[in-house]
Amino acid sequence: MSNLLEIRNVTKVYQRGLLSAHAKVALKEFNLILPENDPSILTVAGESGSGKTTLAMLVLGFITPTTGEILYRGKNITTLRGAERMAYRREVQAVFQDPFAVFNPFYTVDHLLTVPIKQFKLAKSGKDARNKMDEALTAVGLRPEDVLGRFPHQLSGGQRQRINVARALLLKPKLLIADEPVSMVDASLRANILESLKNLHRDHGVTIIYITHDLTTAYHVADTITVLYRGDVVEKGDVETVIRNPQHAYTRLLVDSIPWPNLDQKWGQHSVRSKESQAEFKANAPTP
Ligand SMILES: Nc1ncnc2c1ncn2[C@@H]1O[C@H](COP(=O)(O)OP(=O)(O)OP(=O)(O)O)[C@@H](O)[C@H]1O
Repeated sequence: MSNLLEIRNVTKVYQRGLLSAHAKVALKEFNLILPENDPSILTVAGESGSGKTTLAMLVLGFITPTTGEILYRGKNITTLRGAERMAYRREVQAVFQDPFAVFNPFYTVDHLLTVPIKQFKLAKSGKDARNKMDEALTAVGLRPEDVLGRFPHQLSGGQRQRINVARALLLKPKLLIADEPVSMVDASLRANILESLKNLHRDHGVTIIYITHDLTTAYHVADTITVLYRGDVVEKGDVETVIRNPQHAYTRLLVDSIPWPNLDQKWGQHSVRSKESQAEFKANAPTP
């Protein structure tokens, strides 16, 4: 059986202006295999500018690789046509950082959910469409009667983001790209949204690429992790192993920013360790 997603040696260079001196290499020779028969949650972590969103845009087909190729179920995504392209567009969904961005302020939640149902002909009747909306909203912990009929500004940030997850779920995706889905949501609601992503994976077999700069959430959500630094993969592996025993100085720096509760640690010890990691990282960091 072919893999769900295979990224082969993908490099993305953004050209700024006509001169090659202004080229920006956002992602370098990136490789990834996500098998179809073993859905997992992969975290792609890194600081701002490390190439995370570039990776998301490439997988979604919004931009094309400068070199290398991306295969979805064995086929290069740039060559997909007709029914195959439609299936890819339905099966690969995304949830982005800003829960407001995908909402048109003049339309109710019903509209946001009805559009994909119509576009991909997901329901046989109006009643079937309503049942599917109810099912998707309930799956992300929302009560349909609380949110249907409402306008975006009448919902909390957490509700809006869960509606985005419900919208993705409606389409029964095989792959979900979640790009910083909780960074603009109140801390109190983060766990809730991350839980709905985990449920999507567990109950519906959805493979998730979870993009974040925050290793705390990565630790709670993911099975495996890939750490990006200025477009390069500096470390990857099982999330528990990488976070408990980071090998690369940059990963150690990210891990040190996780607020671990440690009852044996005296006040101030953590910051000393952090400073050591920063010094070690700066000494070894490649020049930009
Ligand atoms: N359209 C573009 N044109 C030119 N350069 C770009 C473009 N998009 C991104 N870049 C550059 O490519 C690099 C990687 O950007 P990218 O958005 O992928 O990083 P990121 O890790 O997602 O950052 P953030 O967490 O801030 O969103 C950055 O240096 C960025 O400035």
